[in-house]
Amino acid sequence: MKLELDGLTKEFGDFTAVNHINLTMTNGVYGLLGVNGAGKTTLMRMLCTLLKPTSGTICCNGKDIFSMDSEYRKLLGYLPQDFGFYPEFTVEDYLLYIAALKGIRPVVVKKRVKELIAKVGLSKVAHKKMKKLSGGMKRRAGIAQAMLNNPKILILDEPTAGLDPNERIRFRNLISELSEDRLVLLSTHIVSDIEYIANEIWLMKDGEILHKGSIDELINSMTETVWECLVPKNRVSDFMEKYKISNMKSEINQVMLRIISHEKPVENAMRVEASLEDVFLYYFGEKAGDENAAL
Ligand SMILES: Nc1ncnc2c1ncn2[C@@H]1O[C@H](COP(=O)(O)OP(=O)(O)OP(=O)(O)O)[C@@H](O)[C@H]1O
Repeated sequence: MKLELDGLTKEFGDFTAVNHINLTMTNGVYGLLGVNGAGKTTLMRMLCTLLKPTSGTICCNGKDIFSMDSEYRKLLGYLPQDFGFYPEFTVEDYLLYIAALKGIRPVVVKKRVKELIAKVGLSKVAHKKMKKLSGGMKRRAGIAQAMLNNPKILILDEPTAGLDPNERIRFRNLISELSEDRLVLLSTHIVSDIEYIANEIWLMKDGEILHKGSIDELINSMTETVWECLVPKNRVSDFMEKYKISNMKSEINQVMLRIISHEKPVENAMRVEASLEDVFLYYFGEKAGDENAAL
C-alpha cells in the first residue's frame, strides 16, 4: 500500500489550512503531531475524500483517490475526532448497524463483528448500551467500526482524546497490533501516544509539515541542547521568561528545570539527552516572555 501526497493544499477563503504538503506513506504507523489548529483534521479529511483539496493530489498505489471513489473507500477505515456513537445501541448493534451502512455482506457481518469486539477487548460489554461505556471503551468501539471492512488504510483523528493513562496504554498496544500489514495514520497532540508506536512522526504547524522522521531523526534535527539544572524557587520566573522550559520538578526550596537552549543556562546545568517531548517543545513551545506565549 502506498499513499503519495503531492503539493496538497486546502484553502478556506483566504486562509490556508494545509499548505503544499508532499509526503509518501507505505505500511506502518505514522504519527501526525501538532498543536490545535495545525491542520491535522483538514489533512485527514482530504485523505478520507471527505474534503476536496484546493490543489495538489493524493494517489493510492499510483491512482488519484478522488477518481478511485468507492474503490478507494473500500480500502479505508476512518475514526473521526467526534464520531457519532448512537447512545441507545448496544456495542454489537452499533457495529452491525455501521456494517450495514458500509454495505458489508450480511453473511460475513456477524462473525466479523464478534471478532472485532474481541480484538478491541469489548467482549464483556458487547451487550451494553454505548452510553454506558467509558470514554476509552467508546473509542475502542470507534476503532472497531473503522476496522469493519478490514481496511488497508486506517486513519484515526485524535483517537486518544479524553482517555486516562491506562486506556492510553491499552490503546497503543491495540494500534501496534492493528498496524501489521496496513498503513495507519493517527493524529494527536500528546507525544507519548505515538512515541513508542510510530515508525515515522510528522510535526505539523500552521498547515505545513515542519519535520518528519523517526524519533532519533527528529531529536537530531534540534539545533539546541537540553539542560537540567536546580534553581531557587524565586528565580524560576526569570528562567521561564528567557528559556523554553520542557519540565519542572519542585524540590525543597529549589526547582529542577529542564531547559532547551543553545547556551548553558546556568553554571550548574548538566547536558541531558533529548526526548520527543523536548522536540515537541523545541518546535511548538514558547518562552513565557514571548508574545502570546501559552505558558
Ligand atoms: N470549514 C472550515 N472553514 C474555515 N476554516 C476552517 C475550516 N475547517 C478548518 N478550518 C481552520 O483550519 C485550521 C486547521 O483546522 P484543523 O481542524 O484541520 O486543525 P487540527 O490540527 O485538526 O486542530 P484540532 O487539534 O484543534 O482539531 C484552523 O484554523 C481551523 O479554524
